[in-house]
Amino acid sequence: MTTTTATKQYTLGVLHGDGIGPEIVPASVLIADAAIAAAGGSPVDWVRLPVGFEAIAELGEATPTSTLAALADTDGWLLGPHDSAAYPEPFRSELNPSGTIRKHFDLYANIRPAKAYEGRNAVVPGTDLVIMRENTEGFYADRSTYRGTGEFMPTPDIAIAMGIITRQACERIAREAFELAGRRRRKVTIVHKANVLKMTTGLFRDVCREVATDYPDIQVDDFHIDAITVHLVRRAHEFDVLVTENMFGDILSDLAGELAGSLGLAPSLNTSQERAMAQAAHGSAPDIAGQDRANPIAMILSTAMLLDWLGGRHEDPTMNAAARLIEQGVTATVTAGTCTTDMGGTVGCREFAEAVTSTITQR
Ligand SMILES: NC(=O)C1=CN([C@@H]2O[C@H](COP(=O)(O)OP(=O)(O)OC[C@H]3O[C@@H](n4cnc5c(N)ncnc54)[C@H](O)[C@@H]3O)[C@@H](O)[C@H]2O)C=CC1
Ligand SMILES: CC(C)CC(=O)C(=O)O
Repeated sequence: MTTTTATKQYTLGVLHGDGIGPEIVPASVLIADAAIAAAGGSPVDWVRLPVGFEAIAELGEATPTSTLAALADTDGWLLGPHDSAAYPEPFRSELNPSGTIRKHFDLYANIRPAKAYEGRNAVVPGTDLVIMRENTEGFYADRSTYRGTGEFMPTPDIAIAMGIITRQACERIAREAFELAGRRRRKVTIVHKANVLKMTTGLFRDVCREVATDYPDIQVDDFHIDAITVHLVRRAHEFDVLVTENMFGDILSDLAGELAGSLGLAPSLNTSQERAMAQAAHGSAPDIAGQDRANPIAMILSTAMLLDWLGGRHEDPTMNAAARLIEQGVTATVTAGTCTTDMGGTVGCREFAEAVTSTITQR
């Protein structure tokens, strides 16, 4: 008698975004389909939802209320980058799609790995680290739960930005960092600027240090944000997990991606305990949009992070296996010498994605 085990049927949102988004997001969906099939999972029910320029044209909102409502009914989603700096007013002055979605779903942890591929363009070969970025407050206070305390101009000649750091937000991001380090090389580096921003980033450092006492087997150190840039450029390969507030994490993760070989290979996952959103760490790259020159690795690996997260949340090893297949497919493709021009290769986005897909399907 043949028995078949039904695997969970997932519904995942697909938001292309702007610029290179419509190139890298569909490529990631195709690769995810191939990997899930190869791992024996049920086909995903993908739900296309508008955001960015597309949504402004169709619905008059950069992040439509209908998109937010539909996302709430999914198991997770892929968000492409948005070119919000180029939106017409009033959309440019509003909170951008990433900020709106992160805030709406309280996606407080932005997990941003940077991993170099052997022999491929890395500024610091051997880099294999993760920036754990607090995603809801700090100096991007427009996203915090404390509404109306972001930036403001009391007169046309004075602009003021407020930073907010709360014990609760520091504690939950610190725990994410220490838990992750426990599954990696057991080292956490706290990044702050407590010599100048004494109360805000001082609180961040101190709460992370307090949380560290619950993880005695994990090595901890801390650096000022300016100093850590120097250490990363010289010796990124020595770091494991770096935990920091929102804006420092945003900046440091671009640096770390480029040190690993290219900003185009830097993935990220935005999570809470209940939800997860795959999103490349980079922006919409308007300078190369529509030219088939984008490196899709960041979006592909972000998608793998989402599948891995789903596997953990639903105790579904097929999704973890699919995530591993995607990672292996990307590594095999890159180490075989196939990569986009930002990594010193010659292929376009489409050809790279096809190469990864055939590596997965032909194994
Ligand atoms: N999460 C998001 O959606 C983000 C959106 N943005 C938005 O993106 C737009 C452009 O911002 P920029 O400051 O120029 O940053 P960017 O990250 O879009 O581009 C910086 C540089 O990296 C290159 N690059 C980025 N991703 C690449 C990829 N996958 N493959 C190859 N090269 C890649 C670009 O060509 C450019 O030279 C702005 O409207 C900005 O607000 C910026 C950062 C994050
Ligand atoms: C969404 C961007 C405009 C800002 C950014 O880089 C980010 O918050 O990830």
